[in-house]
Amino acid sequence: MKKTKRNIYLSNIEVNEAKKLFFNEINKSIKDKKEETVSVYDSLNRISAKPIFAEISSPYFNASAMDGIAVISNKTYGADERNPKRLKINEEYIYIDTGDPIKEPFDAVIMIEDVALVDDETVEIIKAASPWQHVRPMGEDIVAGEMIIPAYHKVTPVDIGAMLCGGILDIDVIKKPRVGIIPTGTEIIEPEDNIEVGKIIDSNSVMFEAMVKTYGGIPKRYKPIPDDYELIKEKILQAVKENDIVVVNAGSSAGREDYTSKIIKEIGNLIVHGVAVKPGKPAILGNVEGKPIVGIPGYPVSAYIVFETFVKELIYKYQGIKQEKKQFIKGTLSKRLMSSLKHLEYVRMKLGKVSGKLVATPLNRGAGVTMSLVKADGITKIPKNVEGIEVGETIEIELLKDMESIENTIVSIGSHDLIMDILANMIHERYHEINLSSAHVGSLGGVMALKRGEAHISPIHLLDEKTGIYNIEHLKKYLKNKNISLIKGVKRLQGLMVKKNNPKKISSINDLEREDVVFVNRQKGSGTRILLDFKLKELNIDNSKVKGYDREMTTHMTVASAVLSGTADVGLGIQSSAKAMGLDFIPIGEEEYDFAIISEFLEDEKIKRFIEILKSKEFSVMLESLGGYKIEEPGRIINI
Ligand SMILES: Nc1nc2c(c(=O)[nH]1)N[C@H]1C(S)=C(S)[C@@H](COP(=O)(O)OP(=O)(O)OC[C@H]3O[C@@H](n4cnc5c(N)ncnc54)[C@H](O)[C@@H]3O)O[C@H]1N2
Ligand code: MOO
Repeated sequence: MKKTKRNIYLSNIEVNEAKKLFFNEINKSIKDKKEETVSVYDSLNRISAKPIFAEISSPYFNASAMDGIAVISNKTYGADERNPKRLKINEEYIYIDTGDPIKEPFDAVIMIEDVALVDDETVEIIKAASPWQHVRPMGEDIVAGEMIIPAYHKVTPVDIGAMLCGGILDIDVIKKPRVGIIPTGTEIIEPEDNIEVGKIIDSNSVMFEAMVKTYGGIPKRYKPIPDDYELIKEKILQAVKENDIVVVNAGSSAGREDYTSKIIKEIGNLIVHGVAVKPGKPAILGNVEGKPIVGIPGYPVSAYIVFETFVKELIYKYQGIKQEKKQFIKGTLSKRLMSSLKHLEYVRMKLGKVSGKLVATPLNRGAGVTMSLVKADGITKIPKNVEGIEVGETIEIELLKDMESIENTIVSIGSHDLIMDILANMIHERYHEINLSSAHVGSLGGVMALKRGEAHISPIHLLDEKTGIYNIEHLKKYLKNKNISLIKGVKRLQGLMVKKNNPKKISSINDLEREDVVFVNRQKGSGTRILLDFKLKELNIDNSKVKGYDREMTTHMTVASAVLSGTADVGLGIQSSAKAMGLDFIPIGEEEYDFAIISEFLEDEKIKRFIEILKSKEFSVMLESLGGYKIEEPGRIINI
């Protein structure tokens, strides 16, 4: 068998050290000033290469500042209320409008409101005009030769106006850096191609294109290149010729076909391969023919972070501009975070303000979970050599959204249901300023979050085994000392989700014991898990007999996905999730999915809107179309 050589040992250089090595080597190629001339019309957001000096003055002539009459000031002297003065048209005054030139012998303007008409040719004034009153002198705004903007200045809309007034039509600007983007991987397809198992949609390079544009560069995205050493090498050489900066996506790690670093070593200088940052470890920094080249890991979150860390700075440096200052805020961590000692780790965070406290909940940390970036309000960095951060500790967070939208967010922590996304959309559609953010930690996890004062509401479905009553008993038990209410939500059908046409002929919970049946579970503390354990106990089934009992998912949809993809035969979940994934559904029972709330939040305007949505016709119509739900009195409040 042919032996394939892999790059097993990557370095683990800290980000700042990696930047130093990289920028030291490529600084010269970035600093060589590259300029071009553009029309002022097209200069918005461009960076001026030189200072711009006005060629003409503005106003270009002495101009009237008011509508009225132009007069010769010394002919008006002596006028007052007791001795009004009469002036003769064309000799002592002319009519003039704002912006009109003042011509000799006139040297002042009297506003029309202060002029009394005597006849067609005569006016009377009761106040003398001082020389140049109500006249905008030539050059009042801009004097010819004056600097309008300095070099290395980002052109704004008002700069454009001022340049045009100063007689400037063209401007020398820093050339936008051209950034070549090469996606690699035999499995990579264009977003519009047909998807099939094993194929990966090239989302990264389109994301890079948008990032390049945002930061002021010109992207050039090449078609995906298969994992072939020579083809990738050829494309990199072409891209180096056609661009100022080159990024190569994927093929950065230790796979058999991860060629990028080897190619850079062959045709240029490999400066760094492996950075102590997570996600993003296998990042590659190099230089080919004097042009910077960055190898970006394939996982989308890693890709985003490596691009933000290295390529953004390159694009900015190339244009001679500084990165904008990041905004940081302190928050309370709501979920324990463990981290590796080897890397600086970027954790995406959901933020919300509950009773004046900024609560930070970590989102999914997988490098492939793009949605963690979509949902993130901020990012916290766990430094290298820190093992973890405990619940309740204060952490520093880089803000990605504005504080106002975070303050207008209803923080929901608890059980998962599809209706949470629907409610989030409905409330935001109706009240654009309000957001609803949901963290899915299971019903009990939600109750604990309420107890710690970290959530406004907590969706729960907790069955009391003794009374058969949902939710109320658990709240009485766990939140004894709090003033708590329950907002009624929906009744929903729980059942077994199985593949279409039920190939394993599963019909009840009893089948979970079967040798040939693999189950997928929900996490401890989730209402669905409590329901399962209750049913197993009722039927005297030992959970060690259920294959897959220890494999835990945190949402109904991820359970449904596991069944659809075939890693499990069956999972317990709600009918709407089974329907959304095209699975068959065997009902087990109906449960009550309600919202626990600290009673004082019922006065909060956001919560009032939330209840209004629960009671709305729109919401009940939506439930109807989802299937598997019933409502009786949504939005009814029960004091506990
Ligand atoms: N044995 C080891 N395996 C891996 C290591 C390691 O150190 N040892 N590192 C892991 C880490 S960390 C990362 S990050 C990835 C980096 O992978 P590559 O850069 O080599 O990329 P691929 O393996 O080709 O792809 C990985 C993954 O990325 C997604 N992808 C790729 N291209 C695109 C694209 N254009 N658009 C969207 N998504 C893309 C896709 O999910 C691929 O499966 O390696 C680990 N492995
Ligand atoms: O470094 Mo990888 O990017 O952790 O996922």
